[in-house]
Amino acid sequence: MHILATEGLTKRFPTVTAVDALTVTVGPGVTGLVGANGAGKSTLIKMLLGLLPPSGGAARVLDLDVTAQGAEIRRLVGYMPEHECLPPDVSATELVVHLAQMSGLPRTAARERAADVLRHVGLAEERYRAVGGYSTGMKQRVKLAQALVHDPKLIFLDEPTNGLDPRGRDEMLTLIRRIGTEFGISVLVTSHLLGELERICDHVIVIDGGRLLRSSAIGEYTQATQTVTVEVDEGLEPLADRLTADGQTVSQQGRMLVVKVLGPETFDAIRDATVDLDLCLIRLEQGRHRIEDVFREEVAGV
Ligand SMILES: Nc1ncnc2c1ncn2[C@@H]1O[C@H](COP(=O)(O)OP(=O)(O)OP(=O)(O)O)[C@@H](O)[C@H]1O
Repeated sequence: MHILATEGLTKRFPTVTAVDALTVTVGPGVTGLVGANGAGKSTLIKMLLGLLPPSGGAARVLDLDVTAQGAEIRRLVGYMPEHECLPPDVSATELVVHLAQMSGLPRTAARERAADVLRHVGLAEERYRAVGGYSTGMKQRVKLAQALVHDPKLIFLDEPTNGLDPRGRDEMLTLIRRIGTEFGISVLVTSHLLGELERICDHVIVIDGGRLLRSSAIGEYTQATQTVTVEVDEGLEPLADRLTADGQTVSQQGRMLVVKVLGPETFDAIRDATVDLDLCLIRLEQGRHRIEDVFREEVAGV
């Protein structure tokens, strides 16, 4: 089942093609949309919400057409915009209640629902204070709360960790993962910080210059490139030679060997080689390539 699907989706501005013939599908769960600044992430989201008309191609969100059924899509989808857009002189409670009512909830239900979502995003007593005095982290939480208040089936989060310190970023990422798992709401989250998405996404789409570079389950980014780092007190070169002769893929990094994991036999080969060569094993550590590495390889055309 697809949550959304695009087919040759294109957005041309006078001087730049922001989204360029993008064909991609997104399933349920937490999906990351990764790309450098200017890659076309925000433009794509605005088209998916029916806020910006495509120059070409087509897209469906929750099986609704973005060109003809934008209002219906926005009823079912929550949106956390990238830029600061909160009125400074109202409280988080007033704002979120107001937006809940705009989404069609009666006043009492809107108040209850707003209190629930503000609690879920971690805003306690401060929710009665004016938003203008909030920290960036608190503002991001208000933006997230308003995206959730009308009980959407899917939310688009545009750079939700922007401007947050490491702790704030960590908390926001944990919250997003919870929304995807405990609340069962599908999430499309954008970031230019690739490492962040590794932690919370089931699937990652990478775009560059408006074009699709890659769309894969998170496991496919990492499992295919698993490595193991081996450190011995001495005898690194004989060990490398022996492992290479055994058919392993080995590279030397400083005082360590990085061996590509081909399967369980790689670990057997390392064990047998260290025993046979009478080496003292100091470290054997399984490592994964991070999404960053894969992205770099894709961009470099490797
Ligand atoms: N309304 C617009 N008019 C003209 N050009 C635009 C407009 N909106 C976006 N662009 C251009 O389209 C390209 C993609 O912008 P977009 O905001 O979608 O990228 P992004 O991946 O979201 O990056 P960022 O994280 O910096 O917002 C950029 O070159 C941008 O300057």
